[in-house]
Amino acid sequence: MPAPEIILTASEMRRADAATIAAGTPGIDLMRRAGRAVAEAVQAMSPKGSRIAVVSGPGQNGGDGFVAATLLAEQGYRVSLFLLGSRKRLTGDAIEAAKGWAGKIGSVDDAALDEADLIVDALFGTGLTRDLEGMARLAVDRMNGTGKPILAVDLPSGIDSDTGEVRGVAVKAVRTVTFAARKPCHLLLPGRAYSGAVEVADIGILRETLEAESGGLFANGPALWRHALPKPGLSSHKYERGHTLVASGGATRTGAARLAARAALRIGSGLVTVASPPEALGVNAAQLTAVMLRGCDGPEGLHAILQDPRFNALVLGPALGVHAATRAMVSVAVHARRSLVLDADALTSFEGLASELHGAFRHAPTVLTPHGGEFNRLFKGHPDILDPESKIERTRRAAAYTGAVVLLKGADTVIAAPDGRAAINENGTPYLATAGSGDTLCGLIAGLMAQGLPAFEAACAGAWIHAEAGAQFGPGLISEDLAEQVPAVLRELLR
Ligand SMILES: NC(=O)C1=CN([C@@H]2O[C@H](COP(=O)(O)OP(=O)(O)OC[C@H]3O[C@@H](n4cnc5c(N)ncnc54)[C@H](O)[C@@H]3O)[C@@H](O)[C@H]2O)[C@@H](O)CC1
Ligand SMILES: Nc1ncnc2c1ncn2[C@@H]1O[C@H](COP(=O)(O)OP(=O)(O)O)[C@@H](O)[C@H]1O
Ligand SMILES: [K+]
Repeated sequence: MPAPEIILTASEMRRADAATIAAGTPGIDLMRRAGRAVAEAVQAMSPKGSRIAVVSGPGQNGGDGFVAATLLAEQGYRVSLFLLGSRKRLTGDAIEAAKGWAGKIGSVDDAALDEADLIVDALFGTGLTRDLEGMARLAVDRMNGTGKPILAVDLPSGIDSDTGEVRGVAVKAVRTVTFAARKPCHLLLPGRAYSGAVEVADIGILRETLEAESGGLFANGPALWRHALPKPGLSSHKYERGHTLVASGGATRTGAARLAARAALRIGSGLVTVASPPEALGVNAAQLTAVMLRGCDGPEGLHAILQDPRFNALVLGPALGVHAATRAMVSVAVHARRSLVLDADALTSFEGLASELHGAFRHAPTVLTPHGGEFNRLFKGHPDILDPESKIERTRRAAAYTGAVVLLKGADTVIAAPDGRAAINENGTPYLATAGSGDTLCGLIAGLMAQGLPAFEAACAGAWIHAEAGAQFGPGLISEDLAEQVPAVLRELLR
C-alpha cells in the first residue's frame, strides 16, 4: 500500500536537509542531485542546442541553478547564467556549485532573457523571507514578461513556501522540480497555479527522515484513509452500516437536506432518515424513496428522535436557518454524543459566538465544514484563529479551539484535526462550485462516520471522493449528479 504523501514546510525541509547531512551525505551532494534533476527536466522540455537562461539568486536555490547550468552546458545546450547579487557574496554550498560554472556570469539587470527558449528560475526557494522588491522584483517581472516557458527550481520565486501566497510578485512557471517532498505552496492557491506541473526529485533524503521531520501535513489521497474505508461483510446487517440523520429546513428549504441524505446513502450508510419540520413533511415525502422521513419539531423533536441509539451520525446545518433554534439543535446533538457534521446555517448561527463552541466537540467525532465566509463569520473576534497567513494554520487553530475536525472548503480545501494532523485536497474541479455541492459533501462525511470512520479520515475521504466525483463528471455538473457519481469512485477505490 503506498504511504501517505508527506508535505514539508520550509523549516521541516531545512531540518531534513540538515539531518541527511549529519548522517553523512555532504550538502554539496544534495545540491548536485538537485541541480541534476533540474537539468533532466530541461532535457525533457527542450532539445539539445536550445538556448537556456538560468537566473540564480544569492542563496542555495541559486546554487542549484549553477549546478544545472553547468550540466546543461556540458550536454550541448547554449546556456547563459544571470546572478542576482555578486558571486563574492554567495554562501554555503552555492560557493562550491558556482566553481563548476566556467561560463560568464551576467547580471540580472541586463539579462538578455528574451533570447532564451526556456528560463530556469533559481532565484529563491524555501529561504524567501520577505516581499520581493528592487532588482529581485524586476528580475521576476522580466522573466514573466518574456512569455517564454519557465522551469522553477524547488518553487516559483516570490511564492511563500509555507502559505502559497505571492510575496509581492512571483514567477509563473509551467513546471517545477522540487526536492524530497512537495511543499504547502505546491498545493495551496495561488501557489499551485504558479507552480505548473510539479515533479518531486529524489535527492537521497530518506523516507524515515521525512517522517521524523514531518509536522503531520499530508496531501489528501487514498493512502491516508483507504485502509479505513468500510466494506460490508458477508453477513452485514443494514444497522451495522449505520443510520444517518439529516435535519431538513422549512417547507421552502428542503433540497439541501435531501442532497446530503442521498449522498450519505450512496456512500454506504445502511439507513438514512431526513428529520423534517412538520410543515415540510409533505414536500419531503413527495421526493424521498430509499431515504426515510421523520417529523422533527425543532430541538425538542431532535432530542426525542435521538433517544433511539441507532441514529449514529447526524448532519445539521444545510438550509436549517440562522437562529437560536439552530443553536439549540446543535446543543442537543452535542449532548447526544453522536458523530456530527455541522455546516452552513449551523455554523453561521454561531456568528460571533465561537466561544460557546470552545472545546465543545471534544467528546464525540465532529466535523465542521465551513467555506471561507462561514469560517470568518464563525471566528469573528478571534484574531488568533483568523490572522495567520497560512490556511493550514488557520484551520489547525480552529480545530484545536473547538475540538472538532475542521474542513475549510475552497479549491484548496484544508482539513485539520485537533491533534494537528492536516491534509490539503487538490483533486477537485471548478465545476464543483455549484449550488448544493457543499450539502452533498456533508452527507458523504456523515455517511462515512455512520459506518465507523474516525472524523479526520471521514472528512479527508469525503472531500476526496466528492472532488473525484465532480472531476469525473466534469462539465454540466449539478449537485444532484455528485451522489450518482459516487459508486464509480467507490468501485475504483475498493478494487
Ligand atoms: N543543502 C541544502 O540546504 C539544500 C538546499 N537546496 C536548495 O536551497 C534552497 C534553500 O536555500 P536558502 O535557504 O539559501 O534559501 P533561498 O536560496 O531560497 O534564498 C535565500 C537567500 O535569498 C535572500 N532573500 C530572501 N528573501 C529575499 C527577498 N525578498 N529579496 C532578496 N533577497 C532575499 C536571503 O537573504 C538569502 O540570501 C532550496 O529551495 C533548494 O532549492 C537544494 O540544493 C537541496 C540541498
Ligand atoms: N474552484 C473549485 N475547485 C474545486 N472545488 C471547489 C471549487 N469551488 C468550490 N469547490 C468545492 O465545492 C464545494 C462547495 O461547497 P459550498 O461552498 O458549501 O457550496 P454550497 O453552499 O452551494 O453547497 C466545496 O466542497 C468546495 O471545496
Ligand atoms: K525558484
